[in-house]
Formats: sequence, structure tokens, C-alpha cells
Amino acid sequence: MNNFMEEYKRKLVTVDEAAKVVKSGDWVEYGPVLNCAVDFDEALAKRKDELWDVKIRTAIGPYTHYTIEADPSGEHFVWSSWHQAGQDRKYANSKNLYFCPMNLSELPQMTRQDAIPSDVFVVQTTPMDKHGYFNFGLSSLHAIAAIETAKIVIFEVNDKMPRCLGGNQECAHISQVDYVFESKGKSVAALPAIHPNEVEEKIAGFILERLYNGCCIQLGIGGVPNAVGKMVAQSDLKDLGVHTEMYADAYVDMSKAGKITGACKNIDKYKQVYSFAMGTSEMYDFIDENPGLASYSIDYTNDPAVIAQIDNFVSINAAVEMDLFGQICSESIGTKQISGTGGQLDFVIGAYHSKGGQSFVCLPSTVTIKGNVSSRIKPTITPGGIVTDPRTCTDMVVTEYGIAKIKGQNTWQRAENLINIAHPDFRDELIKEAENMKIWRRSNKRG
Ligand SMILES: CC(=O)SCCNC(=O)CCNC(=O)[C@H](O)C(C)(C)COP(=O)(O)OP(=O)(O)OC[C@H]1O[C@@H](n2cnc3c(N)ncnc32)[C@H](O)[C@@H]1OP(=O)(O)O
Ligand SMILES: CCCC(=O)O
Repeated sequence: MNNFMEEYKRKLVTVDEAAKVVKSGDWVEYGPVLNCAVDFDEALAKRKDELWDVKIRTAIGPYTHYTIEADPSGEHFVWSSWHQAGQDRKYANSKNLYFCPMNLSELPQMTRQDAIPSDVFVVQTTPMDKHGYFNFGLSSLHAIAAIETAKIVIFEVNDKMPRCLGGNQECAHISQVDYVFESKGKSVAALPAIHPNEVEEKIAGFILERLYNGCCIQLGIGGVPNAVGKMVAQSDLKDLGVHTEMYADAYVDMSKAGKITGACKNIDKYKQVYSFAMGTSEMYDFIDENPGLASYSIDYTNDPAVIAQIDNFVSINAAVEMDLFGQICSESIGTKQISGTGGQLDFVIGAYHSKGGQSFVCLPSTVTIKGNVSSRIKPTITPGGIVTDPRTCTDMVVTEYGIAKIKGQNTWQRAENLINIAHPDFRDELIKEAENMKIWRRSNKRG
């Protein structure tokens, strides 16, 4: 411990000293999701008048973006985000924050070979342990790739960060960091618990009928995946496994209800595998030092080839809208980016290739915007909308009216299956559009 502590003391600086290393024109990467360098950003914001064109990258950025608040002009600091949720969504589609498209499984590789290398990488960690290691806590993701490629590495040590056991690439050593500062003891951002609504429960009910003992579950982000987890917790299912990118509260419900053993997993048997966690503080307590869980870098959890090795893999993700060809949009409303591809496509592909695997993309049949109700199943995606899952990859789609099979279906079968799960008020209109697009047969039956 002593040698490491000496090295720690040599590298220990104040947050203001740490923020001094940034120069005009630099690329600065903050740790992803809940490991975003919030104290560092606050200190950097104070240097606004001496800095120009500092490019800051992160993903989800759940804390206040102090540098954006200090510089609404975007001349001193400009952000880019690998995934526009959390606070990133608030600043998105402005001159302060731009989206960076990615498949999440590829983030470490893109960091190593494609993205402009960071001049400075700052990530929140736990305090150092007796072996000289700092744990990344709530997000392993691409932190090691960012450390390998950045010119200067800084740890923002937060004693409130849960210690999340590996896995792999869930921690880094004092020898891998240039500077360390101790954060002001800010809590890790926690989200309120979410409770499913009636439509989400109906959708989840259809999926529940397709689950069986021993299957391995991935829940995506959003209301429906959360509803499925809550229902599984109350079901008779047993011996389930978990292999996911994001650990969420629903997994705690399932674990506490005794549904998860991981006994049937082909790899990482008995471990709940994930790469980052986001949810309530109760969940953060549950994963802290929990040997039943293993945190990995995202190029492992999300690699479709790794997912495919796990038999009976069930992937459950959510979408914004889709078209009659089977193209799924889960990240934009027209040209307005509201989220990201994240790991959705990784899991849609991986689950399809798992023996006995199933991939469900879920969406309520309608959306109400300013009192106007419209169908989320559309003839074509809203102009400018981003295709998250190409039609070649979509397997099954679920609304509160049932499940539509897409894989292996020709264009009129897809249209028919999808119209059968669209809201009844929009089915006639969709049929007319399908006829115009020559993807409807006169003999087609109606649901
Ligand atoms: C963690 C994993 O393992 S995640 C792996 C998968 N990753 C992904 O799936 C990433 C892409 N998916 C997502 O980001 C989410 O699942 C979403 C956005 C599709 C759904 O998440 P939810 O929390 O259920 O979304 P929600 O229904 O709140 O919609 C988000 C916003 O878009 C708006 N919106 C949604 N659909 C539409 C639509 N068709 N038209 C217009 N607006 C819409 C909602 O009104 C809401 O707006 P608000 O924030 O102003 O209230
Ligand atoms: C960080 C990406 C989260 C997601 O896949 O939705």
C-alpha cells in the first residue's frame, strides 16, 4: 500500500490545478454516463475567458454541463455526445452539443482507431484500493480504451461511487494515471424509480408469454423493458440469466425475487454481466461489491458474437417509430436526435444468432403530441428520421396489440403483420398506403 500511496500523493492535485492542463483547441473526453467528470467540468467552466474551441466528448452526461452553462455561444466549449440521453438531450440540437453516431459495441475500437485521440481524459472513479487500483464503478464501457489513447489521464475520485467487481477493464492502476483529484463528495446522480403504465404492461405481457425458465435477458432503456423486468419478478419463471449493457432497477427486482441464478448461461455462468448501470440509489447499493455481478468493457457485453454464444438469449428494446418495411427508428424524431443507436442493434443482431434466441423491439402503437394522436407504425419513417435497426435485422416487433414477425417475411407479409398490431384507428389508412407502395396483396386478411 505504501508505495502506491506515495505515488498517489505525488499525483494528487486540486481540481483547479487539474483543469489547468486543458489548452485551447484540445479534445477533452469525460468518463461516460455516471462517470462523467462533473467537478472537473465546473472548474474548467471558470477558465472560459482564457480558452477557445475546447471540444468535450461524453455519453449521456447526466450532470449539469457547467461549461455549456458558462458559454451558451459554443465558442469556448463545444460538446459532442456518443448518446444523447440525460442532460445531453437538454443541450442537443443546439450549437453547444453535437451527436456522434456509433454502435456501442464499437466504442472502444473507435476510440482506439477512428476518433481524434483525446488530449485529456477525465473519469470518475472510486478511491484507490490497497493494490493501487481505482474502480470505474458504474461504467466500464470504453474507459480503458480512453486511457490507452489519451495524452493526459486524470481521475476524479469520488468516495460515493459504488465499487463494481469485474469482469474485465472495470478498473485502472495508479501507474496508468497522470493526475488524481478528490471530488467534493458529490453523490452519484440517481434516477427516480419508474412505474410502468397500462400500455407498457400490455406490451410486456405479450413478451412474458414468450419467456421460459433458463433464458438470458437483456433489457434496453425505456418504459417497456422496465415493465418486462417488473413482471418477470412477479412471475413463476426461474433460473434466468442476465447479460446486458445497462444494469437497471428491474434486475434488482428480479434478483430479489429469486428469479436469477445464471445457472443455464453458456458463458459467465452464475454472473449477471453488464457494462454500465443507471437507476435508483437502491440499485447502486445492490451492485456495490456484489460478487454476483460482473462489469465488463462494452466491446465484450455488446459484441453480437459474444451474445450469440448464450443460448435462449432474449433481447427487449424500445423504439420511437417504425415503417411498414420493418425499419426501426429508436433515436430521432425526424432530424431531431433524441437518443442514440446505443447497443440496440448489437443486441438485435446478437439475440437473433443465439440458439433459441429472440429479439423484441417494442413500441406503444400511438404517440400523442400536443393533443394529436398519431400511429408509431408508419408507411415510411418520418422524413429525416434515423434508421436504428435496418429492416434486414429486425426480428419481432411488439405493441399493445400483439407481436409481429418480421424476419423471413416478404414485404406484404411484413406490412400485414405490422398493420395487425397497429392501433385499429390507423389500420385502414395504413392499408391504403401499403397498396400505394405495392406492398399489399388484395387477398391479405385483416386482423
Ligand atoms: C441499455 C441497454 O441495454 S440499452 C440498449 C438499447 N439502446 C437503445 O435502445 C437506445 C435507443 N432507445 C431509446 O433511447 C429509448 O428506448 C426510447 C427513446 C426509444 C424509448 O425510451 P422511453 O423512455 O420509453 O421513451 P419516451 O416514451 O419517454 O420517449 C422519449 C421522448 O421522445 C418522445 N417521443 C417518443 N416517440 C415519439 C414519436 N413517435 N413522435 C414524437 N415524439 C416521440 C416522447 O414524447 C418523449 O419526449 P419527452 O422526453 O419530451 O417527454
Ligand atoms: C450509452 C448508450 C445507452 C444505450 O444503449 O441506450
